[in-house]
Amino acid sequence: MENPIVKVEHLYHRYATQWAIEDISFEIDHVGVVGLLGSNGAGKSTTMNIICGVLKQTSGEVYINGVNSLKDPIAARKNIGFLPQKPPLYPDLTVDEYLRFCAEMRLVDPKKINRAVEETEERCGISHFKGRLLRNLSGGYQQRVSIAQAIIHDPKFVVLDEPTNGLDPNQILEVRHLIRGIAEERTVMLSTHILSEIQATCNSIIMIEHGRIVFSGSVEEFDSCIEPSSLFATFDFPPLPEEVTRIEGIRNVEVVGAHGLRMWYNGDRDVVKTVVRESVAHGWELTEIRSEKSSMEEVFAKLSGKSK
Ligand SMILES: Nc1ncnc2c1ncn2[C@@H]1O[C@H](COP(=O)(O)OP(=O)(O)OP(=O)(O)O)[C@@H](O)[C@H]1O
Repeated sequence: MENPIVKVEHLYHRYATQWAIEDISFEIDHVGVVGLLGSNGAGKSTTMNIICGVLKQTSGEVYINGVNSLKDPIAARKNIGFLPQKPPLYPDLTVDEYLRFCAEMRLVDPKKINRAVEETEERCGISHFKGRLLRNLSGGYQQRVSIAQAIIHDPKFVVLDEPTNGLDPNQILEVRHLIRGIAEERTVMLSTHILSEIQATCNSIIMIEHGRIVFSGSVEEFDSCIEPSSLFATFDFPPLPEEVTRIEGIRNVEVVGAHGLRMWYNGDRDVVKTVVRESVAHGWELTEIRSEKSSMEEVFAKLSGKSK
């Protein structure tokens, strides 16, 4: 059987006095974008820094394409590209000089460096700026160069720590497009605390809170991982809110417009049937009824333990 692209086993890390991550384990064996989601201080950067070999874990193992990153760091790093939270750019180098330097650092075969630089510039849409000093590029183009350095050695696994941080809305769209392109043939893990970023870019999510994994699955599973607890219904002759709260299981009601009611219920899946029955019995003339899915924000709040 083929090795997973990345396998993390029981990872723990302790800074001076405090555990930053505890018992993080996951495995990724497919191409596409995996979002590492979590509030500020949840442990995302710590996890990424360890995976990429720039921070040594207190305990636990990381395997990149089957290679243990502590036992054989050079072989493991051949398959990792990393964009840390603060991109490692040298403002006095041109794009070409910088990428050539990165290719050398990444041990790209000297005979293949020209080609690697050219192809990466093409991939990241920066060929027309190859002779320009990094200091003279806009934030969006600097970020493209930062992503270019992460893929110059054609790694299987690319880790991007908050890649759209500090960019304007147009630059964000361009960088997301670039990331999706890169992830067509490799696995990209990006960290963010921005939910729209996850929806726009990712295929799956690993969510960390207080240093522990609280969710791992597809974006669709994340969306529906909390049971709906409200119903929305419209009636030709809507009942008064107090008539609805008398229905067993309904704990709260909100009037929406002239004909709509939103009803919160207590975990009773049969509540829809009960509302339909009551409507028929009282002549409210029900015209629509549906359970409401929790929004991504609600799921995030719930999983990060901030839900009331
Ligand atoms: N060098 C350090 N020394 C001590 N504590 C640290 C250090 N770096 C991070 N921490 C703490 O470890 C915890 C996890 O931090 P980390 O930077 O991994 O979180 P994060 O999810 O990446 O947050 P953010 O989104 O704000 O970057 C936080 O409580 C943070 O304050």
